[in-house]
Amino acid sequence: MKVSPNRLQQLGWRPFFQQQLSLEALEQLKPARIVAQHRSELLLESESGNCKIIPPRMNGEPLQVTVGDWVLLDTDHRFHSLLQRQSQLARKAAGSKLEQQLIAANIDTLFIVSSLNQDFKLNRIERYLVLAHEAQVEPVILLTKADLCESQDMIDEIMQQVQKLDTSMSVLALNGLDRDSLKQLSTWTGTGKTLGFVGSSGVGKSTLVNLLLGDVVMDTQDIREDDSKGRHTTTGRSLHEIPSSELIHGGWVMDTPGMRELQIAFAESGIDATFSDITELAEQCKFNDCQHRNEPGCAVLEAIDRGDLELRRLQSYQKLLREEAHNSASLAEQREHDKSLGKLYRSVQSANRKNKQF
Ligand SMILES: Nc1nc2c(ncn2[C@@H]2O[C@H](COP(=O)(O)OP(=O)(O)OP(=O)(O)O)[C@@H](O)[C@H]2O)c(=O)[nH]1
Ligand SMILES: [Zn+2]
Repeated sequence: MKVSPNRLQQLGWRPFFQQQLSLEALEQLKPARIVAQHRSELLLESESGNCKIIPPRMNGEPLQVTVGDWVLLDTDHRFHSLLQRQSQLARKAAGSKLEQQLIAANIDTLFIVSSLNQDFKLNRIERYLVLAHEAQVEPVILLTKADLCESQDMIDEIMQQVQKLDTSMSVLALNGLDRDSLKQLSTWTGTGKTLGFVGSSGVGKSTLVNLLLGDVVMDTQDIREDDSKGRHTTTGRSLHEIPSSELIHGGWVMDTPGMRELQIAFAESGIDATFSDITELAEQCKFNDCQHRNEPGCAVLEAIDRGDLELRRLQSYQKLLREEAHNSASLAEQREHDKSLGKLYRSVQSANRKNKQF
């Protein structure tokens, strides 16, 4: 007899989370998943339905939580604790802000979307691969707008180029406007599975999300809240449940607005994992600290000369390393700076007072 999954399993509950709880805790506390995040409240789903809580604080500081997180609630539906994440996506906050921003937690698959007909760039896919590897999430490449391509040869050629970035990853070409494409995505859906989408503007992310969600209107789960000027704004990210159909059996889609462009920080291991071909070659370089620019005995440059490695790939690796180092250093500095800011203010105030005395 087939046992139908319970609501917790449908929400993505699994042994990884269960084993963080003692039997006693399991009796007294209730697990709930954050399905939407807003400035002033979090929307949670649990076995017994949904509820709202105010963003939790720990030791007087706001606790960093994000959509997809699992939390424990006490019997009065109050926040008790945050469970350890199986995966977490983070980036440097957009613009010039020096902050690391949590984007989503506990995603199983990150669909990296790129369109076959416009502005196709391997470098951009590599950037998203770094994000996925750093987050410990399986990346899957979706090449959209296959229907607009001139020929199957052209599709095959691009698919091969992408596959060369990592022979073990899945690369699909599809038409987001065709319902049959759901069949291709069904490998990554199913009870409790959580999917995220990233990619540039216009590549077809929303089209695929809508395809998965069927007739469910994206807006329905969004909570509207007043911003400081009294306007209604839809804010934050949210998880949407995929309705089961003959092609798809449940799962969740993370709606991540603002995930079109990203800057990376604190992603060294993600870069290493994405460019493992280069880091493996680098072990053979004559110098331990070889920068692979013009050093003698550089195994990476030799591989390029032999035609085993593309120069484009080395340049993409070096660019991401530079960006990572720059952003991480700035963020680390900012943290130090924040700490000493109080001190600075006090010394400026005291200097001002002294100046006034003259
Ligand atoms: N022919 C064709 N058109 C597509 C396909 N996927 C998306 N489109 C169209 O491309 C346009 C952009 O698609 P969206 O889904 O809005 O792209 P997006 O990635 O969500 O864009 P942003 O919201 O700006 O990030 C829309 O007009 C879609 O109808 C596809 O596979 N084939
Ligand atoms: Zn080298």
